[in-house]
Amino acid sequence: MKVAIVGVTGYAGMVLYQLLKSHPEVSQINLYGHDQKQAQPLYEAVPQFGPTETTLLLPYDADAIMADNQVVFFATSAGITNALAVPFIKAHFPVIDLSGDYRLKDPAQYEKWYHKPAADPKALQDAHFGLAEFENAQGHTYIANPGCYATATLLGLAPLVQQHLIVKDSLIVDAKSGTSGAGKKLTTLTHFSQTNENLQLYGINTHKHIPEIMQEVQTWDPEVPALQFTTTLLPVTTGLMATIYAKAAPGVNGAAVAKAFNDTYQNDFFVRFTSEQLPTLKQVVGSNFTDIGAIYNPVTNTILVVSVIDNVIKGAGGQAIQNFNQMFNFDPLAGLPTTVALP
Ligand SMILES: NC(=O)C1=CN([C@@H]2O[C@H](COP(=O)(O)OP(=O)(O)OC[C@H]3O[C@@H](n4cnc5c(N)ncnc54)[C@H](OP(=O)(O)O)[C@@H]3O)[C@@H](O)[C@H]2O)C=CC1
Ligand SMILES: CC(=O)N[C@@H](CCC(=O)OP(=O)(O)O)C(=O)O
Repeated sequence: MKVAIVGVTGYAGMVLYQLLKSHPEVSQINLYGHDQKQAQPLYEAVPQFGPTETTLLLPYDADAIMADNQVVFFATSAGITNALAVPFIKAHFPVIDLSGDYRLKDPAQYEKWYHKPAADPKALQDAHFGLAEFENAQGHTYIANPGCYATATLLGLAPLVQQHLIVKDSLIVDAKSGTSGAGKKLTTLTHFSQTNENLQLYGINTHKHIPEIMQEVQTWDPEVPALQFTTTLLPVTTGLMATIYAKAAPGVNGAAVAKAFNDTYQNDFFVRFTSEQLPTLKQVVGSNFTDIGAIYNPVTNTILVVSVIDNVIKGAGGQAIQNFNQMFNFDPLAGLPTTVALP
């Protein structure tokens, strides 16, 4: 299968390209850049791929993408696909969009949280939210790949919310990400001197993943009213941890929590429940795994859940490939890394 990537020069796009190169069903990857007036050796644009990389970065051309490929992945910044994807939607051409432009069903919500014009309301309704362990992309042509914080948080929340184990207005999420989550663009927050040997909270009560998480949570339990969600920048490049706190519903104990996680994820290869052995970033970074630990504290009647992912793999390119595998009925593990970066 020939696949197209728009945005290979970005962090999510370059990782996605690297993963697709080893996908058994992918015969050719065509790369398109918006800054290119003529074909450019990929190595010049992304030196990490090395001087022997022969692939060319082609000028962006929607017609050429649809003529020469069977699916397109957009690994582009927020606010790009709300317009750029329109010809592909009109042509019902398969799209896997790693940005947030088509995740929120309500255009007013998108404009409130992203501060950008929303995509067409019908296109938003038709888009499939690709949380791979709970949704199936087969039969859909537009996949809105979830964000990294949303992925880690939703996988950590699902058993608790779906099985009504919590006090519904008690959710607190303290999520922390490495700087690669911000992409390659430099900001004062991600400047080395600011990030190194520091911890910085940002987006307090304004993070765009709040509506994304709530939208999916309320499909599981509409009575969950809100969640307190904070994000912190870690002085690491890659890795994301969502630490979740919730009051236990009456009669819930540690055994009930463990059973809920084991039952929920027993058939999901890429989600590993680690019980009371709380996971660390290094046991998932480099892989497509989500590791989740949970501990119930009877003294405070509080459930603690820790969910960790590689933000650019499971949080972006890896989950995009899970959706690709679902769309085309490929082996669910095809093209996905199962080994971590050592030491
Ligand atoms: N980083 C992460 O951990 C995660 C990122 N995402 C999402 O994935 C997307 C990419 O993120 P990330 O790789 O971190 O971001 P980067 O800023 O690193 O890369 C952005 C990419 O978009 C391209 N781009 C920018 N403007 C345009 C345009 N007008 N037309 C076409 N392409 C354009 C850039 O090209 P150029 O190099 O030419 O500027 C670059 O390839 C974002 O929507 C992000 O929110 C989702 C989950 C996790
Ligand atoms: C550290 C950092 O800046 N992280 C990014 C995560 C972006 C992401 O997950 O992508 P989407 O924009 O596609 O949701 C943030 O907090 O916005």
